[in-house]
Amino acid sequence: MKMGTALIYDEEMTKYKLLWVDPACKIEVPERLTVSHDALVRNSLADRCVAIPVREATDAEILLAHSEEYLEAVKKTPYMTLEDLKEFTLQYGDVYFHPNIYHCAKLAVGAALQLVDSVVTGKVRNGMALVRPPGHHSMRSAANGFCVFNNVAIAARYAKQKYGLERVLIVDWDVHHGQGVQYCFEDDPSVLYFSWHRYEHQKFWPQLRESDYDSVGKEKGAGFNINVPWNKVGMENSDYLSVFCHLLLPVAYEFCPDLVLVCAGFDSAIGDPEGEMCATPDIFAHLTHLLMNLAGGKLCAVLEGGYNLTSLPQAVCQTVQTLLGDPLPQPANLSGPCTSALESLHCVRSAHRPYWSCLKHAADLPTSDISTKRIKLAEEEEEKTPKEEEKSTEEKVWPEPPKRVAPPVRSVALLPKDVTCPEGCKRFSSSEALDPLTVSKLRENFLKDADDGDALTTLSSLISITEEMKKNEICSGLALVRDVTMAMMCVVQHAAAALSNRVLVVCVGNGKVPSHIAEEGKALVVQIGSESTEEQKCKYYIPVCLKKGCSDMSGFIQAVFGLFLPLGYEYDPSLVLLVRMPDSRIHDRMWQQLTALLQSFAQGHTLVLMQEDEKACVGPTASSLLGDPAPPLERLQAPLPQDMEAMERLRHRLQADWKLLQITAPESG
Ligand SMILES: CC(O)(O)NCCCCNCCCN
Ligand SMILES: [Zn+2]
Repeated sequence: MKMGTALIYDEEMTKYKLLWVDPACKIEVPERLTVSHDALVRNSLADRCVAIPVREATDAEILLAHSEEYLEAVKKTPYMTLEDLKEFTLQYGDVYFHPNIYHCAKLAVGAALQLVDSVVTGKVRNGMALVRPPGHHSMRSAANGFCVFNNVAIAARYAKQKYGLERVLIVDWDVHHGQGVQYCFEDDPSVLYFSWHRYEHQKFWPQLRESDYDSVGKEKGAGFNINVPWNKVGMENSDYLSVFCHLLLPVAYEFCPDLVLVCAGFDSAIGDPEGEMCATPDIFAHLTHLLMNLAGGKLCAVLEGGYNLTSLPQAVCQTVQTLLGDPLPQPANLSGPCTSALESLHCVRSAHRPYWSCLKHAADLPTSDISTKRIKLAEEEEEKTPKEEEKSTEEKVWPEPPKRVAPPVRSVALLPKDVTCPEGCKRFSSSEALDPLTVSKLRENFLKDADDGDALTTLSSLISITEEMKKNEICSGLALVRDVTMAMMCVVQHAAAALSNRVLVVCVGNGKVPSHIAEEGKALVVQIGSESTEEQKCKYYIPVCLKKGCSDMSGFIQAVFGLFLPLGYEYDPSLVLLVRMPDSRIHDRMWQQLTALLQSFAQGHTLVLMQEDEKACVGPTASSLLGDPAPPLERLQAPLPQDMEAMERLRHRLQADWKLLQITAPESG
């Protein structure tokens, strides 16, 4: 049954502020929380959430990540004079104290722990805590970077201790490196910490050598700390999605966490004075969605930074709306990752190659200093073609994120009469007859014998479904049909012609796919199976071959993240056709993951076609289409080398046409 999304907020956490002049801290204002919460209320998102009250963290909970000395020192701050507070603050960096900040810091930790309790016990599916002070910079015995207690680090330790969780993933999409989190878990293989951050070759705050990509974790924790340094500002949506698809997600699925915690800082969004990046607020809807099928959907987002009072609330709303299960916005202007981002991506993948089987085939980074020279070269290269003249001084402007309207019907099912319609789905019966022209075209183009009434009904129903998707009356649908290939042909033909849609067709399993439907680019067809079709591969027909076929989970997931998602984002279809070919031998869980992930595109307009004897798949498919998180895969073993090498060759061949497939900078010079 559909579980809710928790929202944890208390205005008490707005009741502290900077009491003296300090240019480094003036951006951390109470309004950050009020504008974010007000936006959730104004967009009718707050009242769709389950309001969970905050509480104060106990000493014991704070001591999960901090020393007694530090806690005792902070305990004294409520009674300090202004002068004492200033004096006390001097010992730390880029942070300020206030008589009420200790109280608020306890509430921020308590809010994170309340969120963990609600999600792990299943009271809600996922949730977000809007808190200040933030946490990811604070260390065992030091405040830092506006942070007093490390909210998310404490939450991770708390979750493991109280619920016996074995593996926790922390994704830190804040634009600053959460060094406090890194220090907490760098020797701990049960907590995988991922952070991207503005770095500029150590020139950007906090200017730490250990924030670079070669800090991979220590001792038993080697491999479980992933740093992605942004060595230039102006990173865009493509850069963020590339790092998710080609690094974070393959590793996260291999790690197979029991819980996902997000250090949800939105200073990585456009307009932020700290990040100076150019990613638009709607990208956080996609980042959230891409994490929502890990850990069975158990995702806790805790606010960190975010200082632009326009992009911050927009990004918070995009995140919460996705947690609520609403369709995703069409991703904005994906032009492919920049050279600097590709250099960073390549360096991180190489550094982590020894630790993750999904990266085994990451081309090795030359050990000598060529790498840094390569980076410098690549950046000089880039200088000549600046991303867009740096209007760093002028105000950044960006469009309001698009409205994300959930259609009245979430999912329809076209089923033989004897098959029960899954709960939550609406059985589709083609009420209005199709216009005679379409019917006659169907007859001549697709029907073997023109009098096959059933086939005609099925095909015309499929066409009606795609038309209702176009009008956003329904979001998604599934159909059991006698002949999936004919049904696929029919839908593609109609969608391309009548609806002028770009259709992404994902064929799972062997079987002849008439590639001519891909010829003119109105459809992008990707097929994954066990046979390497020597089929002439045009730009729009991409066969992926797995030696062991679709039953090979780790090979399959590599294809999904390394190929299907980047291609899908770049192609930007308005309809996704997911076709389960006969005897595909794909595991149900893998199928559900794929069904869930493909809803990243086309605002969730996914039509699933299955053979009519696959009745058993109707339930699981429907639950994914209805927005239930796909059940977790088990821990993935290594993909087959020959499969990975084949995928690398395929990626290499295609990346000229499909920029989001790139994982290394174009050979510079
Ligand atoms: C939570 C967080 O990661 O957003 N804290 C960021 C701290 C930034 C400190 N430097 C400010 C310098 C002024 N330009
Ligand atoms: Zn930050």
